[in-house]
Amino acid sequence: MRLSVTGIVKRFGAVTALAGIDLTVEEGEFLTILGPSGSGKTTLLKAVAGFEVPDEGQVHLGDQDVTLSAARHRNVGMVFQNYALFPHMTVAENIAFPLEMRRVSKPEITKRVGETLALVELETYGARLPRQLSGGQQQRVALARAIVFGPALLLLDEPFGALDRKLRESLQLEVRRLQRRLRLTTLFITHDQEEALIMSDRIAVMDQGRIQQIGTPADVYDKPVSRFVADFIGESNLIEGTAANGQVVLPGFGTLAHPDAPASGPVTLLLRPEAMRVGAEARAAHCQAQCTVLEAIFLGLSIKLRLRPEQGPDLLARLPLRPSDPPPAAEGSSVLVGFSPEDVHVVPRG
Ligand SMILES: Nc1ncnc2c1ncn2[C@@H]1O[C@H](COP(=O)(O)OP(=O)(O)OP(=O)(O)O)[C@@H](O)[C@H]1O
Repeated sequence: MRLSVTGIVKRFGAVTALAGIDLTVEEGEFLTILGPSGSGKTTLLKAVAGFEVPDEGQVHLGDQDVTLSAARHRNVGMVFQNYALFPHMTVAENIAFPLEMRRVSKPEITKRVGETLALVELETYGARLPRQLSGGQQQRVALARAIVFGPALLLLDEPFGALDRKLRESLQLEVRRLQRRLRLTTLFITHDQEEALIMSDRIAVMDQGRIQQIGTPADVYDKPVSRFVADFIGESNLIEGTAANGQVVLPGFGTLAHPDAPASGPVTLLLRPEAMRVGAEARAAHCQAQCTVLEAIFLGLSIKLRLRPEQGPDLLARLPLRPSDPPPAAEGSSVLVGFSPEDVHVVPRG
C-alpha cells in the first residue's frame, strides 16, 4: 500500500529530531532512508510504525490517516537489527505469533507458516529455537514473521547491521528478491551508503531532521544537490573554483567551461574517483595537473590512488584493473591527472 508522510515534526525537548518531513513510498516501492547517526531516521520510522506520535503532520497508509492509530492497528511488518525473536518459542511459533494475534484459524496458520518458511528457505527449521540458528537465519525468521500476515507496509531498521559482510550481501539480495516478488511497499533504514545504493528504488538522504535529497541511486550519486550529499554518498573529490566570464578557474588545473556553473562567484565541483583520468588518458583532458602518487592501494578489480597536486587538496582516483595490467603508477612517482567538463558535476550551493 502507498505510504505518505506529510509535514512531520518531532521534538524531544530542545532537540528537533524531525523538522518537517514529506515523503511518499509508492505501492511496491523499496525506499531507503539514508543518513548519519542522529539524523532522525529511527524517529521517522517510529512515527510511521506508531511508536512515536509526531508533534505535527500526518501519516497515511493508502487512504487511511493512521497518525494517531496504535502500532498494532497499522498492519505494518517490522524487522530490527537485534532480531527480537521470542527466545522461548520455536521458529514456527515465532512466525505464527502475528497470525494468532489476528485470530487466524489454526489450519490457516499452519498453511501460512509453512509457505512463509519456504519463502525464506527455512522449511526444515520450524521446530528449532532461535538460539539454535545462525544470525543470518534468525534474521530470515524475523523477516518471515514480519511478512506472514501480508502487511500493507514493511519497515526494516538496519536489519543487517549485526551480520558479517558476506552474509549481509547475500541477505540484501534475498530481501530485495522477496520484496519484488511480493510487491511489498518497503521503508528501509540504513547509515550504509553502499547498502542503500545496492537495494533501493529510491533513496532519501537525511541530515539534521530534514530530507536533503530524494531520488534514484543514480540521481543521488551522480547529481547530489549539496555538498553534504556529495560527501556522504560514495567517495568524492570536491574541488573549489571561482567562476568568471563563463569559465571556472581551478587553481593548479587551469580553467573549465561548464553549463551548470554560475556566471560568477565560488563553485564546488564533484569529481568521482572513477571519473578521474590518469596518465596517457589525461593528456586530452581539458584540465590537467601533475600529481605525486602518495598511495596506490590494490583493490582486486581496481586500484585506488591518493594523489597530491601542487595546489589544492589531495585527490582520489580509481582505475579499473585487468589481471594482466601492469601497475598504473608507483607510490612516489609523478603522474598526469586530468578531467573534462563531462566528468564533473557542479554541486549547487545551498
Ligand atoms: N526519546 C528521545 N528523547 C530525547 N531525544 C531523542 C529521543 N529519541 C531520539 N532523540 C534525538 O533525536 C535525534 C534523532 O535521533 P534518531 O534516533 O532518530 O537518529 P538516527 O538517525 O536513527 O540515528 P542512529 O543512526 O544513531 O540510530 C537525535 O539527536 C537523538 O538524540
